[in-house]
Amino acid sequence: MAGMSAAIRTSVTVPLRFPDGFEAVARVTTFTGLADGKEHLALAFGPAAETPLVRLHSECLTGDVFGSQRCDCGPQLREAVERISVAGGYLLYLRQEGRGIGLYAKLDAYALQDTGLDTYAANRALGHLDDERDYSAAAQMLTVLGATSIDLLTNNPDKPAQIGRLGISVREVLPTGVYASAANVRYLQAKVEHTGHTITLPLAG
Ligand SMILES: Nc1nc2c(ncn2[C@@H]2O[C@H](COP(=O)(O)OP(=O)(O)OP(=O)(O)O)[C@@H](O)[C@H]2O)c(=O)[nH]1
Ligand SMILES: [Zn+2]
Repeated sequence: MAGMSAAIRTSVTVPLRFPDGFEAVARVTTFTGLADGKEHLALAFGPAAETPLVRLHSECLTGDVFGSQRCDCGPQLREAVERISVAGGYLLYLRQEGRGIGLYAKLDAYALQDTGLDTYAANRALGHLDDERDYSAAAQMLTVLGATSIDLLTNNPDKPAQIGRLGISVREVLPTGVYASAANVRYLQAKVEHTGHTITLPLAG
């Protein structure tokens, strides 16, 4: 990938405890020179691994912090930390709130979804693309960390496709769990129909 070269700014250890009591130790790394100038984080967990397990986690304030049931981000984050702690690897916490459209726009999109639009139609009604995420900074971070051959934890085929084009070799794509509920099943169903997410849902209502 052409462009600025990134470097590590700081690495610091942060012990974590989740609401269910699960504990893990994160080595949190910050960077200089990231392509989009955002404050993305890399959290390393577990043993050193030749092919690290990586999760590209897109920020979701409502799901990650408040436990929103409109999406599956909170449980996916929790799952990723546990699996990476076992396998060894990195969780990249990417500041791509709302698939890159930002928090306020995501909440606008939620309001539109409450009038019947699906998650992608709501983005378009607001003048956005379906998904505005760009993984250039993620590729820079992985390169700086020496993680240029990875296993990737995702159900979204766009993530391995994009990160692969950015020079990171994806050995294996591992699916995450499916956290369907009455509140998010339409959202998850739209992902399956629209972007080919590799998840199997219980009958969508
Ligand atoms: N615009 C928009 N963003 C949403 C909506 N629901 C969740 N998000 C955002 O979508 C992102 C979460 O997507 P991911 O967890 O990476 O999910 P994914 O792209 O399906 O990929 P995997 O989870 O890796 O399979 C976060 O940035 C959320 O804020 C929505 O209805 N509209
Ligand atoms: Zn979410």
